[in-house]
Amino acid sequence: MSDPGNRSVPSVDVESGLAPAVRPGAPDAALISRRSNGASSSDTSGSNSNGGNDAQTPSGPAGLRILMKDLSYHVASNKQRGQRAYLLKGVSAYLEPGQMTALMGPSGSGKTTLLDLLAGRKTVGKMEGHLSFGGSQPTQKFLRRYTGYVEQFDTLLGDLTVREMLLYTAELKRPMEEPLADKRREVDVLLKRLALNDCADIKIGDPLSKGISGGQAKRTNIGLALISSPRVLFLDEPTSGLDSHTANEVMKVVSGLVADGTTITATIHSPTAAIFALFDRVMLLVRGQLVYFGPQGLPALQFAATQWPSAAAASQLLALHRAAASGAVQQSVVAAAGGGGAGGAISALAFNDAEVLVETVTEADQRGDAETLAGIYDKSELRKENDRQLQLYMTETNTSRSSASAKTCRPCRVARVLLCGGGGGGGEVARDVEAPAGQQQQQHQPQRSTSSSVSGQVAQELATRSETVTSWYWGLLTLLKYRTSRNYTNPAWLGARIGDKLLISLIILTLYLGIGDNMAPDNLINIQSALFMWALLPAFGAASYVPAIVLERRLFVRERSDGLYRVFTYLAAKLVEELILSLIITLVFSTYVFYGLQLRGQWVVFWLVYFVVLSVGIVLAYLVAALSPNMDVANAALPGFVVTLLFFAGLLMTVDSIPPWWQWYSRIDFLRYAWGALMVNQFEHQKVDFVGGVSILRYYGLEGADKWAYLGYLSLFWIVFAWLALLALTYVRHQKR
Ligand SMILES: Nc1ncnc2c1ncn2[C@@H]1O[C@H](COP(=O)(O)OP(=O)(O)OP(=O)(O)O)[C@@H](O)[C@H]1O
Repeated sequence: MSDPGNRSVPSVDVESGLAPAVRPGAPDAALISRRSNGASSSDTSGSNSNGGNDAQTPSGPAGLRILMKDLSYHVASNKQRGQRAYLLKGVSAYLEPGQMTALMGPSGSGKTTLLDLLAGRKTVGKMEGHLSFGGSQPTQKFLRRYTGYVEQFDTLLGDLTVREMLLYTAELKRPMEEPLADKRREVDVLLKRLALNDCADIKIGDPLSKGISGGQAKRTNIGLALISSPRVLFLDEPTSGLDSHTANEVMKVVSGLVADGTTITATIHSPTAAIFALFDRVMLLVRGQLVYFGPQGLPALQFAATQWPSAAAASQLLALHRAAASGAVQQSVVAAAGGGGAGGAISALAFNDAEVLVETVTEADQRGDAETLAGIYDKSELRKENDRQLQLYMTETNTSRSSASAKTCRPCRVARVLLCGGGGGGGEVARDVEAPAGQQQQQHQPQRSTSSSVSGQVAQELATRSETVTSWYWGLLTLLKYRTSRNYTNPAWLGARIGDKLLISLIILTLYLGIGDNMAPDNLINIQSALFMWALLPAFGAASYVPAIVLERRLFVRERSDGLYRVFTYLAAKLVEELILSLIITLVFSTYVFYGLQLRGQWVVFWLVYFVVLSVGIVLAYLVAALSPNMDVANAALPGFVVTLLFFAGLLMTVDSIPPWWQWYSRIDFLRYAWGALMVNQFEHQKVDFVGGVSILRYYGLEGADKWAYLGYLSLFWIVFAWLALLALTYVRHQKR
């Protein structure tokens, strides 16, 4: 693998928007900053008060600075035909390495849209404007390999334990060269960091057989995104569905990653005060437009109170914050906050920050003032400041591209990033409630750095030509190791594949016992019927392979988007898993049926036809499943298609009698070749009359047919359906986002 997958020893290039992997002292600085920012100390001093930093910090890579300028995104409107719907309009902002940015706003304001756009997960629509990661336009391959995305809904493998789930992802997402022992160690570090040790060896489970709790599942999901030490982490509603305690714990763990320099962005609805205080910056969206981008906490409230119309709540809260910060917490303030003492009051006041901001813009939006708010922000000093900073970063990027980067010693670079506020909010004095207004103003000057050169390693990553870290065969082996091994010991999984075939083979055995060597004309019809059922039933049995694709579609889409494997690898693993099992069961069933019925011809042909038809049925099921939007459609489509094949297989109507306009369908009916091969195998050396002195093979148009050629044709169907299934899995998207 020429692509550098191994980033356990991170490069350091702070000026380019790359934060150092480990910044000495950063956690403390971040913690102090957070405490001074309105959150009660108890918020950050629990058992995991430093976000899990007491656990060994896995060596992580530097983060990347993300720049957005006039970013717009539109899709075909679902309200007005032929019109465009702009879901994002002219968003300009920057996301810093080593910082957490909250994407907030009313429901439907475009938070997830923006997150998906940044993460390259949009499958429809068109983006306009500038978007760069570390100075380069990110490719989807880069985003899949080097960024982490925590989806709002959990997509985990219920049969694996939490530890196995993380190790499975580590094997697919970390370099192949890394020894398994090292991967296990990384998993152990993550388990500790995410406070998952207690449930590490518990099966994840599913809605029907409950395993781990919702909070543990959420943390496991976050662990999956972190296992590859991504430079950038996106989280979509990471606290949804969690109680406030668990939500706080989860977000503390996430915030601990800023110490690694990771660039973190999360959409978040109504964070608790403790969670809101963990963020460095806020992007507030209303109807796809930015109405505030800046530090969270006091500056945000100040902006709302002084700039927005009807923002009385923000003004009141601001006044209360100031009173609390100055120590002059009066009785009335405490009462207003509903707390029992000064500490309780401050905590309660802080609790309202995020809510007040979102409530205020939601009300404004409902009044039809979204444009007004966007206009206010556009004309504000804050916007100008943000634009100046953005411009500076963009210019630096361009300059560094055209000139050799100035080398800076590591301590200087580390110092600079801390001063620039590029890490953990250490330098974000504007958030400090006690900082004098003048000082705040000074601190808001554009942050200057001297070079934006992108380290060679990052440049290589940005230019990666592979969407996965590991090769296809490694992916295949890993899928077999973790997923197939579980399926093979899962009675429900095995039952769905073996049960119907066992039942039908036993019925055929007992119903047609010993009829195979009786060539009396009136018995021939029984033999041909038994052979027809033998050829047909594995095709009908293909229905049991549909859920494997349809029901795990969300998992497949997520794992593919995460760059765990290619579509080919996924399909190959599924086929190997099914074909090995099919090989075993067809060998057993065809043996007792062939000899039990005392059939003529070669057993190997009898078995091969059964095995190949079953294999064709499996890839056909995959094709139908990949094309169908859901189980209902797939369940109707597959048997419907197989029934059409019955008419043209040659038994219900002889091939010669099929009208010319249906002959083409008869030629592409794989059952015709399956049954034909069985008939030839049985009767090719039997000179028996069937109807009016005509041999049975001649009657059915099979005289002179070559059973091996028929088997060859049958195999061609397997190749064609497998190829079509691969294309359908790759290109047919049922999840539009
Ligand atoms: N094709 C379309 N035509 C018109 N509007 C659309 C279309 N697709 C999405 N939208 C709208 O775009 C908006 C953005 O949705 P998005 O999921 O990004 O919002 P959100 O802020 O994340 O909301 P929530 O907090 O509820 O998840 C929504 O109001 C949605 O109705």
